[in-house]
Amino acid sequence: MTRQIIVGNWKMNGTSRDSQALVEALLAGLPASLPDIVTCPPFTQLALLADKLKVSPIALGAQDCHKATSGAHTGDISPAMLTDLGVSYVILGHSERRQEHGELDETVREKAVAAAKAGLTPIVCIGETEDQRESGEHFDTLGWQIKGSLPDNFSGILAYEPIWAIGTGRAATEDEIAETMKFLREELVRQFGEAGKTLRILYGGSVNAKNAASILSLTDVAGALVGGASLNAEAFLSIIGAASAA
Ligand SMILES: O=C[C@H](O)COP(=O)(O)O
Repeated sequence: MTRQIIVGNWKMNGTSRDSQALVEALLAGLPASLPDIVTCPPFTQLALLADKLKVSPIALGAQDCHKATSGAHTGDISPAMLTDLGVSYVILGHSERRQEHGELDETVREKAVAAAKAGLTPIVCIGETEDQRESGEHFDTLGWQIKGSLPDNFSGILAYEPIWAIGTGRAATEDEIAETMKFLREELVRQFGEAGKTLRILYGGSVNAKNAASILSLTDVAGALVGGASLNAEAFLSIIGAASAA
């Protein structure tokens, strides 16, 4: 069985003091048997945490990157800048970036290509709105997002995050997740052939200490992308514990 992967997305949270305290509490509480663990702080905390996590089982991820290696892109960060700091993963196409920064599937795909070229593992997010689910358009939406956002020869990680479940405390039900995972696997196989059978798919959206074990035990769920609960050491450690047991 492949090891699960638990990714903590801190989003726009964390001063130096908060970040150090959180990481120290995580390192002190890690169980003996571990899943893959990735923590994605804001850009401003990456250098500090790169140093603290250098010899630890927690890998470092970023929350976005630009598609170019360098150049006139005010406010942006390139994949090369991330690898230079020791970052190994990057979240791309999160719904908050799609909504707040107008990122399109094509942008996400270009970023995924650039990230992989630089040696980063892209974690590409897709997910439907509540309206799309209620009107039965969710599978069409997800299918288009897969086609548009994942580059040829994609070997990163896909994260399924129903937008209506993010930060709401209302995770998708086990049936909804199971049915969607089945659909996503079929789409990945359709798009990537044999390679699509082993691409890892994460679930994200209100994963917490209570629901993690049941979500992580579902077929094709290779781990979780955790937002709010990753800011609380106790909760994130419980999710890590659930992944070790899954
Ligand atoms: O990247 C993480 C997801 O947006 C999930 O966030 P959440 O766990 O706070 O719902």
